[in-house]
Amino acid sequence: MSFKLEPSKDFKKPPGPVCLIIMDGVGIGAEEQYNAWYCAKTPFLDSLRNGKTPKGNIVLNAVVDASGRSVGLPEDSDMGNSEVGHNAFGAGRIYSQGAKLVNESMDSKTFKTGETWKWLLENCKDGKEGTLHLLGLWSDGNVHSHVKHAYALLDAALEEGCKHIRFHILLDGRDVSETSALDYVGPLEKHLASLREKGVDVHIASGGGRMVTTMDRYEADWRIVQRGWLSHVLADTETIRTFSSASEAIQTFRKEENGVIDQFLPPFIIVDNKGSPLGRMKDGDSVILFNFRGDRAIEISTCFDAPEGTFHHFDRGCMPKVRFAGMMQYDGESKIPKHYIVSPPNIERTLGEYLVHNNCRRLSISETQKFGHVTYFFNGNRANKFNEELELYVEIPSSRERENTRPWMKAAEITDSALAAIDEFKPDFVVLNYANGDMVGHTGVYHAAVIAMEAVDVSLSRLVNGIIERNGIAIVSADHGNCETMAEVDKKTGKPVKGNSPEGWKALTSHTTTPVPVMITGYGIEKYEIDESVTWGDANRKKAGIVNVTATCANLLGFEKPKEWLPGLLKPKSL
Ligand SMILES: O=C(O)[C@H](O)COP(=O)(O)O
Ligand SMILES: [Mn+2]
Ligand SMILES: [Mn+2]
Repeated sequence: MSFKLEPSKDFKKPPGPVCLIIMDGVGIGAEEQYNAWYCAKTPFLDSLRNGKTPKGNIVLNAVVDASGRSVGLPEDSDMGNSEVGHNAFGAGRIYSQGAKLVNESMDSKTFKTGETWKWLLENCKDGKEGTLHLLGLWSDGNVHSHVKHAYALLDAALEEGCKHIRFHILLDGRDVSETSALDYVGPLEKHLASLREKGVDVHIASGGGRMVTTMDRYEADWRIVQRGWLSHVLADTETIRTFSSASEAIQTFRKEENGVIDQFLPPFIIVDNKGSPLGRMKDGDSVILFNFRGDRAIEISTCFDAPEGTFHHFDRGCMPKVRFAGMMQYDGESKIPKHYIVSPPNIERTLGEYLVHNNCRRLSISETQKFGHVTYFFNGNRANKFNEELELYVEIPSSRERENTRPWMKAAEITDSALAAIDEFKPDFVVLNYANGDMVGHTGVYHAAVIAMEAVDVSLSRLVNGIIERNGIAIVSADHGNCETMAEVDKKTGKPVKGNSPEGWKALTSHTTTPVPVMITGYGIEKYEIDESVTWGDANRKKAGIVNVTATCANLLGFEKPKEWLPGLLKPKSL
């Protein structure tokens, strides 16, 4: 199938670039005190929403879905996330995502017939001495993982006669309620105790809060992964604190650091009554990383897979010879990891790939925390460029400090570099991500989230005005909701649930199912209007989705959309 795009009959390419600006984690929520966008002073965004920039340029507005089935998740109650959101923006059509594919494989047990499962169990099944280690994010957030998948793997291992099993659990509080770790750990401890009574040697062996243990992304801070390695693999009790159970670790840390939330709980190792670790990995063991999402799984997978002499991020110490597999292959192009249990969605024919085949230049730019979102996720989970000459990928290093202490993050620097790169590199298309709404939203700190939105507003006004001055078009949107809902909300009353935040509510650190804006302004926009008949494919909801933005970008670049994509949001203005 050719990648040549037909010239559009209805749309004309502007002289300047077409820029997709993604405000990460900014939905259109209720007009309530817990909505950081609503309560922030954002005059520029307000003007966009009201249909005219402060300089009088027309803005076309739509509100679109960014969660549930509209982005390939199993249920409409599933909140959106960056992976599925940026996949949708990049691919122009809906793929069954990791969460759904793994559900299907676990429910039907088809994974048990695969080569990887057999290979992993060779040393562990039928009462053999090898231990099976299950490592991953211990919650039902369904963004990176789901506990039900780990339970399915446990059941399957028991059916095969595995006698030695260890859990290495990363505590969440970011995709689920901020202090809910015990809600997930308690039932696991109980279940494992009942299995031990039946003679299975099964324990939780290590763990830690996900933002300080194991789940780094885009090489923002390898020390996070090293802490995980010391806890789960080497069980280094000289550097990592020991406890007799995971719930004891969680309770102790909470007592010691008043107000600590789960994602930041320090790493821990579980030891027996003689102080010996229960789950140090050894030669002949097998390890499954049961997270299905790639960004925060790639580094730890590399630690297991990289041959000696090729790994330089930290000293892996006396590394045991284990068999390692991921729940999925997280990067199909670089083959990370080598072994995996469920095949990932094969996302192809993305906007990025079409652009290079049609001789369009592209700039992708963000700060470290979201850099892979506008490259790896946007390209359908492949990190490398399609074409060295036609693509420029710019990463502004993120601070390693917690985002609530610097809610402006790198928005200003991203804006400076984007405008400079537009002038120098002369891209036809730009995809840019402002991380603030999402990363600060995840901290649960409301007043910082308000400032985050104000920082985005200041940068947006500079960037969008800069794009208009350069005769380009700006499409301002978001990948999912987050900071518009900073409190847990009582579904019946619509009011915040009371809690310990300074505002008196229970902070919400996770994403939401809230719809997101699409605001389009710039060169020649007055010739177009929103096509209200466009949907992402669900006849009942009759709503468009972020997945319809891809064809919108292609149209504005002067192309007909490729057949396999869903339609764009715009049509020529009727006279
Ligand atoms: O990984 C994270 O930080 C959260 O689980 C999800 O956030 P993101 O989907 O916006 O990256
Ligand atoms: Mn996001
Ligand atoms: Mn997020």
